[in-house]
Amino acid sequence: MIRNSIDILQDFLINVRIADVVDVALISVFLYLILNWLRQSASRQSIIGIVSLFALYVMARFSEMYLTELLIEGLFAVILIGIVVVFQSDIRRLFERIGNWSIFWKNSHAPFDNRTTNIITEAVAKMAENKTGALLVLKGKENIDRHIHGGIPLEGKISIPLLHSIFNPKAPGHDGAVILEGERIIRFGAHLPLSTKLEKLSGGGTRHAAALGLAEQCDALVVVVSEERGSISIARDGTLQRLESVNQLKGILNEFWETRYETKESPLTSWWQSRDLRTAAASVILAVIFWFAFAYQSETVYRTFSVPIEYRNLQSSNLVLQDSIPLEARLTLSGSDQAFRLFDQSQLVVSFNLTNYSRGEELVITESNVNLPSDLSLYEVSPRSLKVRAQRLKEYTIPIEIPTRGTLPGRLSLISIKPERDSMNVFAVDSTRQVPRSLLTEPVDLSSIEASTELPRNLVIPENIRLPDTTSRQIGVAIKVKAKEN
Ligand SMILES: Nc1ncnc2c1ncn2[C@@H]1O[C@H](COP(=O)(O)OP(=O)(O)OP(=O)(O)O)[C@@H](O)[C@H]1O
Repeated sequence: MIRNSIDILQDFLINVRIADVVDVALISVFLYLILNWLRQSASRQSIIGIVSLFALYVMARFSEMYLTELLIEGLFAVILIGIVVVFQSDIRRLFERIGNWSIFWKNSHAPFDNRTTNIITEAVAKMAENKTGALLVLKGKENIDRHIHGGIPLEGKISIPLLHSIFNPKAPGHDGAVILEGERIIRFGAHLPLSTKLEKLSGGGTRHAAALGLAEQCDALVVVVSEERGSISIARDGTLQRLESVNQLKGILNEFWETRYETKESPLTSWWQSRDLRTAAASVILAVIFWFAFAYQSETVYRTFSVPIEYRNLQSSNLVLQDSIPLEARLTLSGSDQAFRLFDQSQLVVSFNLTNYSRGEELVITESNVNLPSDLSLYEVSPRSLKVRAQRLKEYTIPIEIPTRGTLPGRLSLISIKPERDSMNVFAVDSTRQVPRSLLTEPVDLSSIEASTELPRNLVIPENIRLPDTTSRQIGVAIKVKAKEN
């Protein structure tokens, strides 16, 4: 039993590559982001739905419930579009957070101290007592500009009289929300997005809907004082909570500052102590499970493919292949199932460079002739060696001839038709029977000639002839005529 486990462990260590470790690390980071986001996301119900669907898929895959697996795979595109539509704003938020790295780092630009908490709690307590409606937004790590409209910008240090004067019902700016960044009031009279989840408002009206609406879309903390009831509520992470006492508000504010802003501890220590560590551990464990479930494959799998054979550099080596050369070989490859899954068979090709080919030489298919990915190897080939009948071409110089068609108009007589050069060097198989005596151009139509002229004409190249790469297939033809004397 112990021996068996040691064997399995050994097998595992041999099979694991550095790329696999990086694979697991990347997936862990990805899962960490997703889990962190899920924890704060407003759409938990739908998330539970998706996770259940995924769990069902994994279960179906491992218990070989083909129909269920097929159905979920078939609906994958539809599910994906559904997810994007349902979580549009959440996904945008996630990418924004990744973009400004706010998932990992706390906000260091907005200092705070207990004074800020005391000012807020004292001012809020007073306003609750006097039944003065108020809406205070405490910015988190995320940018909230996109969600906030209107209002009046302000650069003021928070104070109790300032808050009271803003929310004074007789003051013109009391409608709307005050936006706080650390200890600074940066805007007042601001308009927040309204929540549509009326069931979460527990009797509150638009002020409470505005608080919840913002908390659904970002990580800000919103404090609401009800004008009607004199109650204090807070909205955060997509929930609205009515508070029992001002002391409770103090605790929540302190916790909010600690999680959102930098404290004296190093970020690593506070991250280590926060519940993010649990999320990180869960991400790594999940990534390892996924890796074992989907990627790890210790068994070797063999697959056979028909692969095209390509003969390169025939031109530069002046070779022609003769009929019945092999154009396809059957290759049996070995590797893990995972490697085959990521492998694009249509790219596979056996390729021979014939630059230094000598006549009669056998071409042997080895791994060096096949563009195999590094995680697959060549196990068997059929045929292993290829007999190619090729002939080297020889250079000949042959004259150029210009055929004509029709006759010149009656008033003209022909003096000469001359190509710009008399002959051309061509390549042909070394056999006099195959080399034409002259190289023809397209015919010149004499009936369309009005005067002496020069026309470009294409050469007509027979199949068994090859022009050197640098030679143009077009040449100029000079036609000289003169008017007939009456
Ligand atoms: N979108 C919004 N953004 C910011 N403030 C808003 C928004 N909508 C309404 N308010 C504020 O809420 C006030 C109206 O509150 P309303 O009585 O309708 O809601 P409520 O939740 O019942 O509040 P209260 O308990 O204080 O009466 C407005 O005068 C305005 O100050």
